[in-house]
Amino acid sequence: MKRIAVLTSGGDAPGMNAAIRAVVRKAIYEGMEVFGINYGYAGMVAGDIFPLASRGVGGKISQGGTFLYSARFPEFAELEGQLAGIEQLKKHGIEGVVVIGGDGSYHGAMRLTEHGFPAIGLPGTIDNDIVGTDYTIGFDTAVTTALEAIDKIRDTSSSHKRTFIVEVMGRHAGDIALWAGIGAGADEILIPEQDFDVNELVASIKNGYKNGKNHNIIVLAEGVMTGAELAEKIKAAGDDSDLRVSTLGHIQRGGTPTARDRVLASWMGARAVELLKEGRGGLAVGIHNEKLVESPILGTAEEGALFSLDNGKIVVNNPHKANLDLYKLNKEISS
Ligand SMILES: Nc1ncnc2c1ncn2[C@@H]1O[C@H](COP(=O)(O)OP(=O)(O)O)[C@@H](O)[C@H]1O
Ligand SMILES: O=P(O)(O)OC[C@H]1O[C@](O)(COP(=O)(O)O)[C@@H](O)[C@@H]1O
Ligand SMILES: [Mg+2]
Repeated sequence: MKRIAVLTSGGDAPGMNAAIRAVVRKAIYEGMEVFGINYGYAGMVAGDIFPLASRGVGGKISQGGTFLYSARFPEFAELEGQLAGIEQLKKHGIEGVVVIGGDGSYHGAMRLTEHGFPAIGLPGTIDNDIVGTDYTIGFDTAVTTALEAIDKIRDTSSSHKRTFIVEVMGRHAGDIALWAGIGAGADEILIPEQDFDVNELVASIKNGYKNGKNHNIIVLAEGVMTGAELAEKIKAAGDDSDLRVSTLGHIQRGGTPTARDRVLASWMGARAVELLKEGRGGLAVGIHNEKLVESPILGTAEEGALFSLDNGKIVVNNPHKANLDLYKLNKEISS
């Protein structure tokens, strides 16, 4: 391929800029032309497409967010939107596209693949909820941000002998809660992948204080329920501690990416270009056991493909699972 494009889509994630930079620089290094697409699939359909040069990505590696902007654009789930996007790409002479985004964006990349347009998916989301990779770009930074916030909450929590519910992001996945919770020494971690009993939770809070704890930090993944809902349930189940709720929210999405996210993004960005240069599309790049891997975006589970189609409906072959060993670990070391 001689001319490729890159876009970022869905929720932004720290490290997306590093990935774009790597795509641009590697493409130029390989003698290819590279175009940026603003606002994800929305910009693809609108033809918001422009050439990128090496100097255009200078200084971007350390910046959070995405300088190509992002968007949630439900119209791309419709055939009409997908075909309009492909038409724009072809109009600009683009032969392959790098899609940096989360699980939703991967659905879009799957549709491009289905229509025969070469796309490479790079996992860009703080949620770590993508199939085909152990870690996503942005996860490490979000975990670090959440962990630092919980450390601060612990200071004030201990001073007042309070119970805190700290609600973290992750949509339907508990990965941020697990990593930030264990890293910050949380007393309890609640994740959507694991049921919990509110009476046991209240008993454990009471036990903690009885055993000399001067705070109780419950890290709650947003996919379970909101912090306010959990607070109500805990109170109704007999908790009599001084309870506060803190929802960390979008601070988890911003900020300068960690070294890990920058390196992961750079490595994956360059690999995406190598694949397109070889004329290979329809693949998602991931990291598994510290090595880069590629999975077909569309195909059967046996082929290791991320998605298959059932009467035109997208089926996720092996949905992401949070690491439940970490859940067990926290139970063992938090009392
Ligand atoms: N089923 C789908 N088919 C095609 N495109 C989709 C589909 N689901 C999501 N997308 C596209 O991907 C974008 C980002 O998805 P979203 O779930 O919001 O974020 P993320 O990619 O970060 O998970 C959507 O706004 C839409 O443009
Ligand atoms: O920014 P919004 O649109 O309020 O969405 C919030 C959601 O986006 C996230 O921050 C990131 O999710 P995506 O990467 O799938 O977009 C989730 O953790 C959260 O549930
Ligand atoms: Mg998502």
